[in-house]
Amino acid sequence: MPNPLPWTAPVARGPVATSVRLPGSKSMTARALVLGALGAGPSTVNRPLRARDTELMAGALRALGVGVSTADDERWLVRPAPFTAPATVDVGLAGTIMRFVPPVAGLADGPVTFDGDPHARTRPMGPLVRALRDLGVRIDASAADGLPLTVHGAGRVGGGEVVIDASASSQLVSGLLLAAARFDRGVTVRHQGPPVPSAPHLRMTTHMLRAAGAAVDDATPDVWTVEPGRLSGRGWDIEPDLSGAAPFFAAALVTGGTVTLTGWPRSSWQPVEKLRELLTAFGGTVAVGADGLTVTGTGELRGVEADLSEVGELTPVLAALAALARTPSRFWGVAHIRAHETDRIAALAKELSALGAGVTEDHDGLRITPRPLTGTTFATYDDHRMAHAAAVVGLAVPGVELSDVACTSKTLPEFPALWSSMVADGPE
Ligand SMILES: O=C(O)C1=C[C@@H](OP(=O)(O)O)[C@@H](O)[C@H](O)C1
Ligand SMILES: C=C(OP(=O)(O)O)C(=O)O
Repeated sequence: MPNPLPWTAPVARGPVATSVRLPGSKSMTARALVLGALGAGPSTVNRPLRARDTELMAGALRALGVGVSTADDERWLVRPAPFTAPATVDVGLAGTIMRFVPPVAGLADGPVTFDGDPHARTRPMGPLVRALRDLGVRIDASAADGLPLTVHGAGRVGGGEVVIDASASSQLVSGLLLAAARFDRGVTVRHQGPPVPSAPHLRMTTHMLRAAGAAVDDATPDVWTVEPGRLSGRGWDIEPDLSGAAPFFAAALVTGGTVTLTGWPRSSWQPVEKLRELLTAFGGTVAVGADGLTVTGTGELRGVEADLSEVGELTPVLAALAALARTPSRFWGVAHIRAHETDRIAALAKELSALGAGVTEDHDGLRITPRPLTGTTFATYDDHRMAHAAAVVGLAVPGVELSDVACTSKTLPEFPALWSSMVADGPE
């Protein structure tokens, strides 16, 4: 974990007006690395995200014997090789590593041990561990079936049909699907339980599997089949990270400015329509043009009522906007974000209340009533998106002191520098 770095959020002196070039999507980079490792030939990952989560993912695959070269910022290379063990994998605090790599480790030729940051040990793993056991993988785990755990790879995984409750995280399903083309019988995953969150991330998984040559059937709700088969090596063009862009877009809304995310593709595997819907509801304008994805604000924010189950990871930034709006907001459908980097519902309720906002915590969301805010310490709980939320509030409220901004290195190490230069570039 990076050493904590306290940071005072800069106040905007007027409307921000900036073009920002952000690194690639965390979720796409993680999938491209895993699919590259499982492929029949070499792959390239173009414009990847270089951040703690993706460097640890590269390290995890290297530990399993895969050749991963990350020397070139613009182009990482993945050279598949037989998965070797014994190995030790540090997952950090990355859900993508703890859910995507154990199924791959089942294909290794011996024990692979997984552990991570202290909070990683509390994140839900049980449904994945039990599903992998049902598919023929031997796993030693703690009583709660969480980290630390050891996957005893046997060089092959039988696969077949499995039932899972994936209401705690879509990544539990994505992890099984990503590796399944290499299982003897592939996999059919049936979800049973409360709804699976983050549907766009599941679609990203099936899109990328198909792009790698897998036969995938996701026509029946809550059932996914991946046929056994060969995955091809290929070049992956990674889109700019939309969730990482969210705080910058929020800055346009808060200050009545304009932020353009450059390099935005014509068609995307990230939930841009959902983000457009939400930012528009807050009072912003979202346009895709030749120069990128542009968000413009008026400086006046309306409260929003929304089901955020598809985009739970955006909740912290949207809650920050809600605290600065003219009218109350309500968000629901995100019980699962209590098991993200921290309990985000409890953390947002506590920190926004400390600034003066009226916040009611529901089991699956938040109700936020705007009130005059006063700057004070804002704890970030090792959570990059809590830091983003604090920075957004700090644009309008002097004296918001983040307990730590170094946690943003999980997905965007450049965050403090990019944020400060966006604010400094504003009017004198
Ligand atoms: O598959 C992925 O890349 C992700 C899926 C989502 O997880 P949950 O379904 O656990 O929210 C998302 O929040 C996370 O940041 C990334
Ligand atoms: C939930 C998140 O991350 P993870 O991939 O660790 O689950 C996130 O980035 O908001």
